[in-house]
Amino acid sequence: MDAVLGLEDGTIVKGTGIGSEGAVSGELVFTTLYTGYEEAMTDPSYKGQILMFTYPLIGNYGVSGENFQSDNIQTDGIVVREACSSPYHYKSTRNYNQLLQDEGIPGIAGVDTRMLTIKTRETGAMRAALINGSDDSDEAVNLARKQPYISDVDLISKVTCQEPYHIKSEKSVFGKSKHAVVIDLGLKRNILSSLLSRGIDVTVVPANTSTSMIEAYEPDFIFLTNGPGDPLQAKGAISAVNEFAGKLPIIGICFGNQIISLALGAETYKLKFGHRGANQPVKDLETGKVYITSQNHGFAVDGQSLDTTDLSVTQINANDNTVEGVAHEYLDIYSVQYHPEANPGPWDTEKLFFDRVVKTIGGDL
Ligand SMILES: NC(=O)CC[C@H](N)C(=O)O
Repeated sequence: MDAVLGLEDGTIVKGTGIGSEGAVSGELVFTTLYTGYEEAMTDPSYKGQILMFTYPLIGNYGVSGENFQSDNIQTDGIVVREACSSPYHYKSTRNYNQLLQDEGIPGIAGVDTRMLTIKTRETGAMRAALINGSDDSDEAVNLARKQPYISDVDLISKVTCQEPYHIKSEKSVFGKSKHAVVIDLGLKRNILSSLLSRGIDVTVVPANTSTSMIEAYEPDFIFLTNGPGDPLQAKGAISAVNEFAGKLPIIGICFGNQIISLALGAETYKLKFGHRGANQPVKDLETGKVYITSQNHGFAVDGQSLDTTDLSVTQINANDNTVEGVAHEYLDIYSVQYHPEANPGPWDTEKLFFDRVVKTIGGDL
């Protein structure tokens, strides 16, 4: 089947359609992951985006469903060089194309992803439209240009849970049980697994839960998850941080890092094309150690704007020196921009980050 991808600058790429028929539009972003496509595509932080894989063969170990980070594929569309149709893995139950079809996600294959990646790096991430089942390039470019900018869209309401839910940890690490209220801005499952495996019970609440409701759960700390779009859209979570700063520890990952920074007076900005992949080097400023991290973000905290706040930079990206972590000078408030929960990507920082959470709330390791 014919498929076409159009970008807002007029670029047109034709290819072979994969997945479901239809038209989608969103911001075209690229990830450099070699593996972990199942985890990446089900990460709700990708809502509003068309995800392009720079690695030329995607789907070669099939799809097991075991690695989903949420219930469904969250990316609006998919761009690949080659989608493997005969995967091999003992856990695989379907191939990549079937996954996209089952989930109603259009994709395009046979694309020169190198050219599109270079263009994205030079121009910055662009609005794009993908039509599977047509080669109408004018229509694709028009749709791309009609698409709102990602900063102008409320994506959180599309991915946050509808109702609060509670999960009790099966592990007993603390003398008495410890409890996190996790503000769900589009959480990845592995964040919950990392907390639960350390004896921490979780109550996951929708993004706009009032601070009095959160208080009523009597949490030991507040946790802010990853999530899609511009952190300035996360008004409810920003006011929750303001409310609880000084009362409870506040810990965050990725979107959470940006929200904590905004709430405490810093600024965020849009990166030209973002950091997405499983081998982003992060340098810890205290120890000088460099960790290889999993990342997926298009916005960043403005390091200079932290000067006027009580937060300071704890870690930076070794590629471009952008802020990768912040901590409060005297309160238990800290966060990282990368994904210590991994899935996809390396586990190098999982223990480091989540063991620190345990210590923060008085646990013994
Ligand atoms: N993974 C995330 O939490 C991403 C945060 C934010 N949406 C960004 O793009 O920067």
